[in-house]
Amino acid sequence: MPEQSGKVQTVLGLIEPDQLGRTMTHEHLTMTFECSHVPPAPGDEGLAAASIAMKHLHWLQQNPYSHHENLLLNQEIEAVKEELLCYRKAGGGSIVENTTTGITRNLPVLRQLAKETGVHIIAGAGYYVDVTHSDETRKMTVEKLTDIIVNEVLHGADGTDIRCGVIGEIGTSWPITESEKKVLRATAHAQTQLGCPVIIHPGRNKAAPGEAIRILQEAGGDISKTVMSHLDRSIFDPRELLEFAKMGSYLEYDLFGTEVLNYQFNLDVDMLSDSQRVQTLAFLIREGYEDRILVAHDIHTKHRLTKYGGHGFSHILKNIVPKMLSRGITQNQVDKILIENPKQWLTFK
Ligand SMILES: CC(=O)NCCS(=O)(=O)O
Repeated sequence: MPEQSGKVQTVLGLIEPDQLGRTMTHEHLTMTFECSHVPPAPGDEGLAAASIAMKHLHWLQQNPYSHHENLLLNQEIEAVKEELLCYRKAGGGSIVENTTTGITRNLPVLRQLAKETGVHIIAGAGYYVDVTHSDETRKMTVEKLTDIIVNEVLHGADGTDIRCGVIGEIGTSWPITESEKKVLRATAHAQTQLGCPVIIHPGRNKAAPGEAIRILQEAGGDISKTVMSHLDRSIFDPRELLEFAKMGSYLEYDLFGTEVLNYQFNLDVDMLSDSQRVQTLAFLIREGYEDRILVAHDIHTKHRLTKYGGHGFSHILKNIVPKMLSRGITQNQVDKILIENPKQWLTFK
């Protein structure tokens, strides 16, 4: 039985699950997102090239992926540190940092931030979406990928002794590519060996979450210990959502704070607003899924930091929790979503 059994693994070492406190299960503290750059609309080239400024803020909020500098969250370590101190003051305890290979994971920075702020940080093992896979990664067998992921959890990643406490976010596109399928199978095999938590980034299609779970399941993964991210831009029809929920993964609404007219990555999608996210949580609770819900902001660009007029890492604690309570979600249910469910997920078997 690995030493992690019954514990949570942070970048500073193992902790007791009760030490976690309120936990955002899907954030990024340092990463790059150039792989997802969207060319600006004709006529917007000037805005896309300008420095970030108040007078451009609305444009940036609506077109975050068309501004190159905005995609470099790794340049904001000091601002992120300030945000984490505010998060602690607002009652936050822990953050799962989902940056995996392909989007510039930086484990020494995560360790430094954990030391300087007192926030428990849990790092992610594995690989992001296919466009970020190296030729070397693409050629690897499932066995080799499994060994690498297991090593990142048991011994440390990226040449450091800093150990990851979850596998993911494991990136998938739509349709899921062959290289991504291998990584999903390796994830399931590593999870079987380690009894660890897993988190998946689905492709941008309503069929994507179900397909990723099926691949994991067929490879022996433990779906009850797996989180499906980004449901707030993936499945909108209530019946389809309940069909997906029956598959047994955690259901994560992790784009709180994102309010956009057009979802740049898929113009067919009408992204949920925060009010609609809260309504969806209330619906899932009524349907009996309160033990399966997780929430976060998935901050992955500069403009969502308070330094740039964004909502920051404390938005859920400061604004969404009161809204949840005002819409009939009980304090006990809020505590389940913020404390108990993350604890169950993050504790190694
Ligand atoms: C970093 C990351 O993968 N964020 C998700 C953005 S998306 O719009 O939900 O795909």
